[in-house]
Amino acid sequence: MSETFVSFGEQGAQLTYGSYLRLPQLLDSQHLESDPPAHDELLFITIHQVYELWFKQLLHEVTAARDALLSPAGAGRERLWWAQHLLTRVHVIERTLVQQVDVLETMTPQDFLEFRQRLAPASGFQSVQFRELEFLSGAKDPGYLERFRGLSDDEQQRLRRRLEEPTLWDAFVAALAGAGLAVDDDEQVARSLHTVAHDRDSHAALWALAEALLQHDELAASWRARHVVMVERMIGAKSGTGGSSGSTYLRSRLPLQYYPLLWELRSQL
Ligand code: HEM
Ligand SMILES: N[C@@H](CC(=O)c1ccccc1NC=O)C(=O)O
Repeated sequence: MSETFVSFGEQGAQLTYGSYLRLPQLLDSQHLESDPPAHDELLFITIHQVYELWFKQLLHEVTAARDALLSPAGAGRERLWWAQHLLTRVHVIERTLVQQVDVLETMTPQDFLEFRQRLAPASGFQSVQFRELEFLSGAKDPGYLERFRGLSDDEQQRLRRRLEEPTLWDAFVAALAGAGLAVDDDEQVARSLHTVAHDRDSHAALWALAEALLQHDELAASWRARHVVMVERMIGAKSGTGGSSGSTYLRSRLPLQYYPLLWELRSQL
């Protein structure tokens, strides 16, 4: 072994790769419901766990982007730049989430049916982090709080807090106001967006942020579209394990827009 190799990381507490990353817990967290074990259920669990880890990371980044936009001008870091930087990372993760559907689609519907009935009434519908992301991004819908069954107190509280706190959109509007633009109602915000779009030299950072928000919205829509096509490939028109109509429900969510004013702006340019 070379000298540099042995001397590095040998001091202090014996941190190892496995202990740092909590691999014993992580790798002992895949428990199949099927018995005898269905071959593809491990893939199904792994994919969902990877999604939830990325959702956690997205919540971390979007929260920080929002907070940067809400912090007072001149408070340390360049706020608009930092928010934009984090949103660029958010986009890359979101593209990964869309592409990852390909891995699950290597499962055939017959192989999914080997363990599907064991999953009810669980469903992706109950993903708290997914809903937190929607709320935090700007699409608050308190109706989901009632439609959720079996949430723990902690999960309920997390969702409630997301409904109360400012969204990424609120923070963007605050940044418009910070630049002296009028934001008293949607009409004024729309006019201010028009001003930004037509004077990109004066409002470069705000325009870049507006585009970053739109990109985030578009990528969320891509995920919903990709998910529903996969669902139709797997279960056709069957109803969902979560109790919804299945693909009919999922298709009804496709038109969701986080930032309708940014989309409407396109018609006014
Ligand atoms: C075989 C693969 C999958 C099938 C057949 C499937 C099916 C469905 C169905 C039918 C619903 C509607 C709710 C219900 O169950 O009644 C749903 C919702 C949902 N699924 Fe999946 N899903 C699959 C994979 C995934 C994966 C990998 C994720 C990643 C986390 C995911 C996340 C979600 C989310 C977040 C919702 C709620 C969507 C909303 O309310 O807009 N699903 N899924
Ligand atoms: N809702 C799916 C089952 C499913 O995909 C699922 C089940 C439990 C936990 C997460 C899931 N993923 C997305 O809905 C179905 O109806 O087949």
